[in-house]
Amino acid sequence: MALIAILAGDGIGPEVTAEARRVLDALDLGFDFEEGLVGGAAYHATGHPLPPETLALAKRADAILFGAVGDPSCDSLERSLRPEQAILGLRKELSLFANLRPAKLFPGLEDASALRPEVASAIDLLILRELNGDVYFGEKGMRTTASGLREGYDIMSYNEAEVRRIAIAGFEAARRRRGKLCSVDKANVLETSQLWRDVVIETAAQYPDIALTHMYVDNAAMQLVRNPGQFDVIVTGNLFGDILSDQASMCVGSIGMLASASLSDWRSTLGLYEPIHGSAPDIAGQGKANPCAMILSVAMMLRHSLDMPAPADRIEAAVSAAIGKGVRTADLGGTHSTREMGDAVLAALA
Ligand SMILES: NC(=O)C1=CN([C@@H]2O[C@H](COP(=O)(O)OP(=O)(O)OC[C@H]3O[C@@H](n4cnc5c(N)ncnc54)[C@H](O)[C@@H]3O)[C@@H](O)[C@H]2O)C=CC1
Ligand SMILES: CC(C)CC(=O)C(=O)O
Ligand SMILES: [Mg+2]
Repeated sequence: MALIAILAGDGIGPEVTAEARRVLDALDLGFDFEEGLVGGAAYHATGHPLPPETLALAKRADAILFGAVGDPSCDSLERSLRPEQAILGLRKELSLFANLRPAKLFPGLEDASALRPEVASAIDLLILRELNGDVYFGEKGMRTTASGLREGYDIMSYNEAEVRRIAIAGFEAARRRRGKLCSVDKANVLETSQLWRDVVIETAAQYPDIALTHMYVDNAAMQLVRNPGQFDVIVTGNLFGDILSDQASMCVGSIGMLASASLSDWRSTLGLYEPIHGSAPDIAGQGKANPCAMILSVAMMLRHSLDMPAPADRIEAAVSAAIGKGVRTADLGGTHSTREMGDAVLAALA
């Protein structure tokens, strides 16, 4: 029987995870579930945001459902103890380097998009974000300059093996979609990006069927709102992918709609599934959070880790039906609560 690790975390993490769990319970697919402490909740209970028991649970699970971490009361802790280190640690420890963040407009959400309806409705893209390298994992610190000024630094780097494996994942993803791959970098300024671009071009030799283009990240941010329909798969680094995917979420209505899968290989079955948003402390505990991103993450989990495409399709259809009926949390311009949105998805599943 497959084991699902449930790591709900902080803020709205437990609220949206509860709705995802209700969907899984309704589907009754015969999984074992085990919950683990993570993030600020784990720090407050155990003194560490990623306790060894949680890491061990994640390693022995078949898939991990992750809510969100982040707790303002932890913001002045030394960095290694902050909640965010838990998700960074899980991604690194499990070698989850390929982060799939699909963005597509659900019919009915045209008005929620920050873009004009005819621009928004053309969106069907996948941001493939590298997750194990870049400036997030480089040497960092605070030092004092010769003139006595405080200086913070974070080293940005990628080696060619790291770029090659995410490039391969990008080409493979494009092959399974519409055959277009856009590699986003800042090669006009950064050596890290120059290597990225060189290795993506080298890798392209094995994928003559894929139409490869390159775009600087500043232009990509602009093109995402000017003409997002031009994109199929975007492959990019950790930092650029983090930023561009939050932006893409508003192009399709809300950050509360975007799910993600973090995989260790494009063929691997182990995965961590989480909404792209964080713990949203500004709305936590108020029943306002949109649970759709978390529920759609369950669908990604069933498809990628558990080889269950049929219930995955059912979940996506149920979310679409709930949206189609006009059920909307506040981020989508409505007044329904987290629970009511979950209820609507459950009703559409039945
Ligand atoms: N993977 C993770 O666990 C992530 C954790 N974080 C952490 O979360 C904390 C808050 O970070 P923020 O920058 O505020 O990003 P955030 O994604 O938590 O929130 C940004 C804005 O979007 C809204 N929002 C987010 N998810 C929503 C949902 N499901 N429904 C309705 N509205 C939603 C929030 O209310 C807020 O106004 C920080 O501690 C940050 O480090 C941020 C991003 C990812
Ligand atoms: C909390 C950060 C480490 C990551 C983030 O913003 C994200 O994964 O989207
Ligand atoms: Mg982010």
